[in-house]
Amino acid sequence: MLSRRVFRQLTDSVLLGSSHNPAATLCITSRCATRISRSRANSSPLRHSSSSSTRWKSRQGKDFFAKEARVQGLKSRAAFKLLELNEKHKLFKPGYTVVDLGFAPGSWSQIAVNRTSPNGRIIGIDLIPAQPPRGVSTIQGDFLSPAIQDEVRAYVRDPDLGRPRRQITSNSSEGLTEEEVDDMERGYIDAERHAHLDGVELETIEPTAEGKDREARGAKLSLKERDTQQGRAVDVVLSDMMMNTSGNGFRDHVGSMDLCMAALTFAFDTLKTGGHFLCKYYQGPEERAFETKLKRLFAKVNREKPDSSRNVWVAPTVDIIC
Ligand SMILES: C[S@@+](CC[C@H](N)C(=O)[O-])C[C@H]1O[C@@H](n2cnc3c(N)ncnc32)[C@H](O)[C@@H]1O
Repeated sequence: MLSRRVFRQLTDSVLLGSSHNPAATLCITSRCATRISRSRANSSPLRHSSSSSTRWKSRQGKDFFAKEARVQGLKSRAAFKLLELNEKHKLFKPGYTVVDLGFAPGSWSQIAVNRTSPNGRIIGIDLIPAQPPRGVSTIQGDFLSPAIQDEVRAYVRDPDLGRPRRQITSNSSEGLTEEEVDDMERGYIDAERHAHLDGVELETIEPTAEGKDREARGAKLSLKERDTQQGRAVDVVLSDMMMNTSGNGFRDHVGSMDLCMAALTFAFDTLKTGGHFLCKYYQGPEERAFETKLKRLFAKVNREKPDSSRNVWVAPTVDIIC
């Protein structure tokens, strides 16, 4: 059951779902803007940024998750949010293809690499140049740009790009085809789910000419074959894309919803049947419409607030316009 939180509540929250598609969707929302006194709003940008940087440093020093991230060699404390969500919703499996939108500095990608090994592939996209974690392929650019989206689509469509060289060493896989090994790696529960989904009518997916021809000849396409035909090669789309806050809460909210919509459109086009979508955004009035879209596209939608999310929102804040 979806637990709804009231807009302007002072905590973060998350949405989760799975669909007719049927994919699971997970949305993390970040509280966006609350009120600020005029005196702070009018203070010098330099003083403001220096005090917020001091606050950030002192918070990082005291923060358990930030310390733990350093100890474990993770790029940031954000890793623990994803670990927690993965623990609960089982987002990753060995061999999965993961697209990490807004990957920098790369802690979510680090978790994705770890949880999809062996033979997973992780593609990170970010506006800013960043050294990718080991095992991550990256594209630098603005994901709102159609050209960048096309580049990512073309990249993921080739199943061999960005994947470590396959080495089948297990005795139990001897004599099996690569496809059978894939199924084995995906695990028993997923195989069952696929078997269950085989009977499900996918109304949202238009068969290609080749698919129609095959169906006319009475040959039934498996879900895996349909996904491949339609260029659906991604198991998980993560979006932690967040632009720098402008100080205008409503504008930041709308901007983050635009990023989420771009991520959702990409996810809908490229996610395999049974894939997952996770996105984070600043809360605001447009999240309702977004949630409604998700519920149409996915069978399950959930909102969560990971324990490792900060309890205190410290970004610069302004009066809410709405
Ligand atoms: C909160 S950080 C992501 C942290 C990351 N998940 C991690 O675990 O290390 C948000 C990132 O989104 C990126 N971003 C914001 N807008 C973007 C856009 N239009 N296209 C690509 N990346 C974007 C930013 O450059 C920033 O690196």
